[in-house]
Amino acid sequence: MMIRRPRRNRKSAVIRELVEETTLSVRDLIFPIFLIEGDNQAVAIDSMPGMYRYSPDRLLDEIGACAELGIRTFDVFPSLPESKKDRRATEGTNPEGLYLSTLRKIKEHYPDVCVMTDVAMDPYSSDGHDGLVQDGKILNDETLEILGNMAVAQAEAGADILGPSDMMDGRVGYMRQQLDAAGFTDVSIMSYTAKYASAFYNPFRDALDSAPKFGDKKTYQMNPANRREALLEAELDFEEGADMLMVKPALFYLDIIRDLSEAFPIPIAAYNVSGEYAMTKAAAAQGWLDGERIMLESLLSIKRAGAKIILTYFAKEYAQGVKEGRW
Ligand SMILES: NCc1[nH]cc(CCC(=O)O)c1CC(=O)O
Ligand SMILES: [Mg+2]
Repeated sequence: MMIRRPRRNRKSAVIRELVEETTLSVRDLIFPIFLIEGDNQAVAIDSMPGMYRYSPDRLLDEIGACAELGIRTFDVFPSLPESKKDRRATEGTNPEGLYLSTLRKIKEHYPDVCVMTDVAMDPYSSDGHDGLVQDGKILNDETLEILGNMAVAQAEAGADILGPSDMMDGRVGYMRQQLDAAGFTDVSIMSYTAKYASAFYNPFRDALDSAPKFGDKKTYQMNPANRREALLEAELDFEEGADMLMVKPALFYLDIIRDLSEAFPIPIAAYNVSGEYAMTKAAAAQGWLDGERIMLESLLSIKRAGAKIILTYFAKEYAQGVKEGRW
């Protein structure tokens, strides 16, 4: 005789939902969104079906539409023409430039929207790297100063959460110190703590035209082979004052998400990156996979692994389905 029959807890939809261990909510999601210069522009990103680069006016419309669906946090990434790029990423601190002026507009139009920013040199760097390049090398400590200035400029423009995505050593502590000295003790840092040198970022680099002009990012982003090293990165970011720790990419790094969520008492975020989105959309377009079900299973799995927050290009599609009562 069988005493334990796990199937009893699966016998109806009501019971299945009653015993469900993980639930996903629109509140958990951050929507990454791409910005370009111009007026009335929404330029499709070929490798990310359904995603666009918006001019400032259209970006505001899009944020408004997403906010109606309950999305409350947006991570804004700028795409700049080559003519605005230089070695030192000067445009990153230009208060009248595309990025900072648009951040101010977002906060003006939607004071309740939570704005996350990207702190890294690559969108503004003529070398396409996240750090300052000299003789083919990425300089760490010289980059910190640039990132610190960028962080303060973004805080001045109204950013709520700063997302250093560069993987330089010591940048969380450096930024925290610069922010506090400038009076921005309230501005949060979500650190890209364990950011791997992944092949899954290519569609994003297409979207921003930000691929490195030489070499790769392996001297600063982590080796996908390493798990314990993520704990070291997390310990440093925690000690340096990060408010939230991020793992990136998400789906192939669920073990890392789990490790960090067990070891650190601050919220863990995961970035469900462009390639993960592209892969799902491509298979769905072929009719090989059910794209919606893959989306739901992916997001749920990331949460089950221990992420409280998910940055995902699926945010709007997911929120739309919730609104329509489809899931
Ligand atoms: N600072 C660069 C940055 N910030 C976010 C992403 C990738 C996001 C995605 O693929 O969705 C990247 C790409 C990179 O490191 O080259
Ligand atoms: Mg680090």
